[in-house]
Amino acid sequence: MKVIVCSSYEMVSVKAAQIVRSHVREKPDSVFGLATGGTPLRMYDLLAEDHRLNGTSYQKAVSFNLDEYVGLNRSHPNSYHYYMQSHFFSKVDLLPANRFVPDGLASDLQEECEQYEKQIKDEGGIDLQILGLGENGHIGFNEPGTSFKKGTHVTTLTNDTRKANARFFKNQREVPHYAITMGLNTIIQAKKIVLLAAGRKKAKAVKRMITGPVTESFPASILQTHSDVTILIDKEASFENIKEEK
Ligand SMILES: O=P(O)(O)OC[C@H]1O[C@](O)(CO)[C@@H](O)[C@@H]1O
Repeated sequence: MKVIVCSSYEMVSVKAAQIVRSHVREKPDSVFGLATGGTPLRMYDLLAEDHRLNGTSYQKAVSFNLDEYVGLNRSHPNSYHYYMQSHFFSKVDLLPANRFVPDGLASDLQEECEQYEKQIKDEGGIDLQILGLGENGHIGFNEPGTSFKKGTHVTTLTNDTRKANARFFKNQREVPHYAITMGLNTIIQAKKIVLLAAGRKKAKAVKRMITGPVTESFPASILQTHSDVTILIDKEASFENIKEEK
């Protein structure tokens, strides 16, 4: 694992955006795994700005989002379809046919999961996976206790996650109980992984992810088993043993 402690959330975002930008410039037909949540928001802003000012193109790229709530319409402001549309898809030239987000309203959710997994394989797998980190160690919506062997599946959100995400909804009751998520086995097959975490609330999870045992009770610990993972954190999310890098 390469751990980079940045001076601020802004620098975490700048570095993440640089990695995505270099990737698509070197390999225009890159397959990206994309994350939602509060943390990557500034990275998406910077990528949109880079597209506008420097013309970095995503026309040949493909993207797969990590997850989506079950039961939210894609025009619901808290759906991840809506998030991606607002923050990234509407601002760059990634073709609509090449943007994949799980359908949380599919009549057969099991089939939707199998299909999603197959589409990722058909595109040759994910080249660069962007991840956020839940305070309880989740990546995507893979909650503690999820088998490392799982592919895309329907998951039950824990109360901790529903509480953490309630800030985006009117209240916690409105946060869906279920979501579709790429599995840990889907994520770990990505060729390169970049995880972003910022803020003091994430420090414990960051420490456990990097130094704790590899265990299904802390999903992000699986990243220790991957050969090309970069962890981008700000000072607040870091802990004493990590030396600061420029
Ligand atoms: O960046 P945030 O908002 O702290 O979220 C962390 C993680 O939690 C989720 O929002 C799911 O709860 C993920 O999408 C994200 O990676």
